[in-house]
Amino acid sequence: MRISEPAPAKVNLALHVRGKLPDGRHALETLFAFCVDGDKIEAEPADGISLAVKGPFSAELSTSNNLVLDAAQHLADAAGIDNGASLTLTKNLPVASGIGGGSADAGATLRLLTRLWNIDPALASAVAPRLGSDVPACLLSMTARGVGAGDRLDLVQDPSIPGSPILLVNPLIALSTRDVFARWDGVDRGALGDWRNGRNDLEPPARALVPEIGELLNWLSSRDGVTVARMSGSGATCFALFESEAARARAADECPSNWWRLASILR
Ligand SMILES: C[C@](O)(CO)[C@H](O)COP(=O)(O)OP(=O)(O)OC[C@H]1O[C@@H](n2ccc(N)nc2=O)[C@H](O)[C@@H]1O
Ligand SMILES: Nc1ncnc2c1ncn2[C@@H]1O[C@H](COP(=O)(O)OP(=O)(O)OP(=O)(O)O)[C@@H](O)[C@H]1O
Repeated sequence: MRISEPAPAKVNLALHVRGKLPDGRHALETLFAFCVDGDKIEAEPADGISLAVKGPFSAELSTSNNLVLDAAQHLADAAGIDNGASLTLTKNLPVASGIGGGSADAGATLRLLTRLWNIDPALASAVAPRLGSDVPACLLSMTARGVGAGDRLDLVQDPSIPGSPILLVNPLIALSTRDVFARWDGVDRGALGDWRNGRNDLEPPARALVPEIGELLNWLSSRDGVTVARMSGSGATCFALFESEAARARAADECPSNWWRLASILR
């Protein structure tokens, strides 16, 4: 029996950095949303836990040091079982790109193995924060407001979000989340109210490391029919939301060929 789970791309519709936490991470206020597209994880029962990676970005990932394997091992340990799984990751999202690829894969692995091993879903929720700050949000993969390190979540019902046409673009330059946070200037610019009027406070430090982000944002904001254009997470992926799928399709057609792009819809 082979079962499969989508690992939706994560978008931070707004991300405000409010200060430092006692553990050295940063205090955030962010609105997480998810695309209908992303990576995919499949699993079959097996004796040990193993991983194969395929797809357009598979060459950039190791099969031994992978968040999918960490998620599987942490879940088996939490459940106190020695069940195995033969896992396959289809890597469609660029690595280290601010759209939660590794976190989305870890969240999807937790959902998938909860089904395969028929264990209590509360175990996945308990394990998620240990795998990364974005993993609890990716485990839910539903629109949510995150505070603390981004791992304390409240679901958000905003009827304007699901179904929104979105275009993601990336200059294919990997950016380390740790390096971007380390360059944040320490200034709290205020709370997250209406996300449409919000910001991504990691954009200036990310731009200092990858100046192409400025080009992506200028290009996205000057497309017809754009309602919001912003960077996601720690970058370098930027996104634009559009009034219509037709406007989004026109922008996707015009996208420079040296950028990665994903034309999608918010869940
Ligand atoms: C930028 C975001 O993607 C926004 O959703 C997340 O905050 C990052 O989440 P993530 O990739 O799951 O990050 P983690 O794997 O937990 O942490 C990577 C590194 O980012 C920094 N980090 C992460 C989250 C946070 N609230 N403050 C931080 O300072 C820390 O240096 C940490 O060592
Ligand atoms: N399954 C995986 N997919 C992507 N990266 C992984 C995976 N497993 C481990 N990694 C490692 O995690 C690092 C961060 O990659 P990831 O794609 O999760 O970053 P990101 O999209 O910037 O995430 P975020 O938006 O949560 O900051 C990479 O450098 C990579 O080596």
